Amino acid sequence: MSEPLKTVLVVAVALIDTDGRVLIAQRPEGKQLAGLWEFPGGKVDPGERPEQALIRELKEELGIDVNEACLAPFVFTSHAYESFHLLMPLYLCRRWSGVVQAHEHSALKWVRPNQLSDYPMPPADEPLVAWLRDLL
Ligand SMILES: Nc1nc2c([nH]c(=O)n2[C@H]2C[C@H](O)[C@@H](COP(=O)(O)OP(=O)(O)OP(=O)(O)O)O2)c(=O)[nH]1
Ligand SMILES: [Mg+2]
Repeated sequence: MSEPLKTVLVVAVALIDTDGRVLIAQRPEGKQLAGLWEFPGGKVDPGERPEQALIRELKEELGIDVNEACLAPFVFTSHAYESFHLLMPLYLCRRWSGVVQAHEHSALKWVRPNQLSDYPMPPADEPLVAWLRDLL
């Protein structure tokens, strides 16, 4: 019998600019899934609400300020990695203050929803990309 996988809650966001493009960020060397493109975000800390965690991560990773009222719940993904089970809600956000900068990623890119599939992303993100393409 194998050990049950721990479920890890990660929150992520599709930032959408005025041209309808979505921000993706490249995971840096040395991290798990390095080189793959992802939606900015990260793990929810103990005692933290998901929206609070996302606001904190967006400040740390991109240097932007986001108001909680501007985070719209969209879809989620549930994916079994080898060492944990990922549960990741994706929010949409069209309003923030500041200019996005790559504080923790190796690159950032604004991409049209129908071109997201040109960028290698973690396997958990595949359904999210399909929803963005179909619903944005
Ligand atoms: N942020 C984010 N994480 C994702 C995505 N897809 C995906 O499988 N993940 C996985 C990668 C990681 O195993 C986990 C959370 O990643 P993370 O490295 O961003 O966590 P974090 O910002 O809190 O960073 P750290 O403090 O743990 O280094 O979720 C995605 O689109 N965005
Ligand atoms: Mg992160």
